[in-house]
Amino acid sequence: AAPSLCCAPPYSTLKLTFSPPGAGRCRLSKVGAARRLPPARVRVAVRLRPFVDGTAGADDTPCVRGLDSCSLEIANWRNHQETLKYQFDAFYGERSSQQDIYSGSVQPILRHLLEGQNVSVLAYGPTGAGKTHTMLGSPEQPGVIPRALMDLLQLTREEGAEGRPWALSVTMSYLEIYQEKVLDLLDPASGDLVIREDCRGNILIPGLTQKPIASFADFERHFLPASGNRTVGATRLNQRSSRSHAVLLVKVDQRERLAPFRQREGKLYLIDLAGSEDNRRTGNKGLRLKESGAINTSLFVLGKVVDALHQGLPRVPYRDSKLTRLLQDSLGGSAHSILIANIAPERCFYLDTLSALNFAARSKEVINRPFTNESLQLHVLAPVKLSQKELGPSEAKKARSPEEEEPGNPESPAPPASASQKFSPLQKLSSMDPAMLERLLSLDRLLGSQGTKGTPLLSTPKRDRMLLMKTVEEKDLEIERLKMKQKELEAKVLAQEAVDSTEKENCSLTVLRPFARRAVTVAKPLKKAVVLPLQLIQEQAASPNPEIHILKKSRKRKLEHLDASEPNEKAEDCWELQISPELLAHGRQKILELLNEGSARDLRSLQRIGQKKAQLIVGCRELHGPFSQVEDLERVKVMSGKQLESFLKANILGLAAAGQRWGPC
Ligand SMILES: Nc1ncnc2c1ncn2[C@@H]1O[C@H](COP(=O)(O)OP(=O)(O)OP(=O)(O)O)[C@@H](O)[C@H]1O
Repeated sequence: AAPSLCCAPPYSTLKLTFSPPGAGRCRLSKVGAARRLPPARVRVAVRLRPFVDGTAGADDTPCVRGLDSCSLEIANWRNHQETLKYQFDAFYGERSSQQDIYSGSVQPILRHLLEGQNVSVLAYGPTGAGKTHTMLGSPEQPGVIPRALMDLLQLTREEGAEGRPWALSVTMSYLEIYQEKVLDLLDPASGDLVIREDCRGNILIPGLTQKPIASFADFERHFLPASGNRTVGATRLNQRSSRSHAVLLVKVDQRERLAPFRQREGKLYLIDLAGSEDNRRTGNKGLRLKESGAINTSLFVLGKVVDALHQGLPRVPYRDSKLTRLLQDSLGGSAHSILIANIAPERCFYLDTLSALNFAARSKEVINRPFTNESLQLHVLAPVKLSQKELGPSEAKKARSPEEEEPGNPESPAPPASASQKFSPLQKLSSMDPAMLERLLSLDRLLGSQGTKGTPLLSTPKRDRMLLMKTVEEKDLEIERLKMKQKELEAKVLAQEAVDSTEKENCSLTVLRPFARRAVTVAKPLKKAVVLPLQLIQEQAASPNPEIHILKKSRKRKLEHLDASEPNEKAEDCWELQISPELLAHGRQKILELLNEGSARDLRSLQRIGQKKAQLIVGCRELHGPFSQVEDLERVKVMSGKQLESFLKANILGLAAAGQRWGPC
């Protein structure tokens, strides 16, 4: 029989300090909207493990020493007369208990889950430093995972009780990242799973098993056997060393029982990272060495991600490893995160300890942007009654109004989407909202378990489905790429045609007219800054409106020989960029206004500004206050001087070309 995770008494005394029901609930937001909250720094706690059996030499003294509840010092290997001091959000010494860590650093942020926000707890540190002990613990000393689950389940029972405004349900998923493969620990037969990102930047793993849990006993029933599936092995430094990163994902779903029937989802990630390993000391060979390589590589990328966030670099290499892709939410993302850096006291761990402390110190500077993940139930917005025949008996039961649903029943599946989103077996899975896809897959599983035949596509074996999805995803990317290329080529051809015909016909407007007509139809719904096709710009240059002189035809002298005695000069017609100074100033002013007042979404309407740059700009603005001039973008390293130049060119041209819509300065 699987051992129990915890003994009951310590839990009965645990109590969370959640806000009263209803307090902190946010106002109604539009469907799928996410309410932004103030930035939250990643919190960092350091835990020093005691000497464990056999690790202490006779005269071994710890190489690290706690100074107070937040700081510690470690010997400086460069100068033995000195020590290096570090300050964190919390420091837990050798004598600290599991309860100290949990109540001091984890329990306080759990409350955000019921506000529809994400929470992440990560255990980091060298191999054998106590990460698994901190996260999982033992039946005598339960760690963060059992404590958090015990509290959370109790709280959701209370908050979701009959008569309360919200119905709550909790599900769990458990996975490991082993040698760059995402493996479902609740369904080990399913192969490597794909990590995806939805349109709101949420990280999802379609096909990952989700088990509803209503009690701690439910949790143990799924978690204990799944933990047995985790890859562990013996190394010289740890008899049961984790060979993978383990991620427990607990989702708290809330549905409002009365109108406007809002829904919220809070995700809790509890992550036990594999430890960095010095293979000279672990004595790893063969498979262990290969595992160690994968662990060290992903931790190296994790370090690069933290450095990029720390330095505010425009590119954060989340995609360079599965671990960082999954942690995108937790580091620099939308979660309230706490990193628990575990360190060991032995001198032989000195360099690992120093590197873990340096990593922890850099992580402290990472700013996350939590938001409330709230939406309206789709069938409430578009109440379309589907016939019994269309739905089938089990789905028809699920299509009842929210009041009719059994509250708090975790087995009760998600409501069906509106008729417009009804699933067709021919619909492309990749084009579907991943959250919806996830629901469909669980619905399919449910139908399967009831003996009902699912839709043909979803009934295919999971492995084939994942393969199919991968192929479809690749094809979609290819199509996107080709479409972009086609657009680029079309724009080039149009521009070239316009220039050619202009030269031929000496700028005759009769020739330009057909192009201009075409251009106007393309540029019809202009609201934002855009670069218009060249011919429209030329037409505007020829227009009598004095405000919009962008491209001007001039006779330019071109020196063919630099021989001063007999300069053979050749005059030729050239198009050159001439933006009136007022227009230039106006354009800059417009861009500056957008930089200072626009949301990340607004900023993305500017040329050369993608999602990451937009977020960076908003972040810089919040940190340093408003920009005084556009050039500040270079100063705060959002873009290089060269990038700034092309950014200005593209946007001022676009804004100028769309000038008629702004009206004169
Ligand atoms: N705070 C602590 N008090 C008592 N024992 C501890 C403590 N922390 C760790 N240990 C013990 O130290 C040993 C190694 O700990 P653990 O397996 O948690 O390390 P780890 O960091 O998860 O290692 P790996 O990365 O190799 O998996 C275990 O026997 C564990 O019980």
